[in-house]
Amino acid sequence: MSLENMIYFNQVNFSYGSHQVLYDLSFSVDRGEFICLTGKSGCGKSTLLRLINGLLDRQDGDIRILGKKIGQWEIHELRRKMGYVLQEGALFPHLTAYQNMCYVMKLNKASSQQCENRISELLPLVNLERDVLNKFPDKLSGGQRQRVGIVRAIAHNPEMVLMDEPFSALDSHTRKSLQDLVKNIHQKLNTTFVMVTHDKEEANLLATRVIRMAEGQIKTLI
Ligand SMILES: Nc1ncnc2c1ncn2[C@@H]1O[C@H](COP(=O)(O)OP(=O)(O)OP(=O)(O)O)[C@@H](O)[C@H]1O
Repeated sequence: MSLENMIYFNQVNFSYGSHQVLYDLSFSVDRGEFICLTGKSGCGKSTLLRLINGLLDRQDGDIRILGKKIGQWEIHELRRKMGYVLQEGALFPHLTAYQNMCYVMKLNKASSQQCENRISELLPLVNLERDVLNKFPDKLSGGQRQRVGIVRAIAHNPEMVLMDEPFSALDSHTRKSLQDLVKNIHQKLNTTFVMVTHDKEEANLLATRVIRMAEGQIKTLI
């Protein structure tokens, strides 16, 4: 492990009140890796993701993101270096597909022209037609919503993309095509991915490294 890792955890403990969830957890992620985090329900996978993006405060141990101690990051700055894909896309319902896609780019002060160019570049990568752009999320299929969510996560060129069970609500055909799509995006953009999944096949297909968690610790690195 080195302090230059994209993500570095050293002997991290975390509890919700009196319920300890992570025990002395140490691991690191290098640039360009695709990590799949697996493990039984309740073992602490989502908690780990929330510690990476600063949504939760560690109570003990050392966490560094992009080489900088987590406590030294301005939290909004840290989050804008990341992209997120959650179950069902978790799109903003009051924004169109296009506005959702540009959301973080706008926060990063991109111009309208830069947004337009970037979205035009990414649409073919996620197999979306332009006619979805003006639709609101409730008028999109589950697969389309997740494709919009993926564009939103990568449009601002994040340092890393965090995904929490992104495909679990999709039918198997749509799930398969989105897995292929994410694999292709990882290879093309060489972005670092950390994805929580229950699905071992999915983990083996996508990951450059599978991490299995149990009882709040890392048990196996494959
Ligand atoms: N906000 C919270 N307050 C209190 N306890 C929580 C909270 N969030 C999670 N927990 C508990 O912490 C433990 C780990 O939860 P976490 O969501 O990290 O697990 P997980 O491995 O992601 O589970 P799943 O696969 O079911 O999503 C569980 O026992 C859960 O009940």
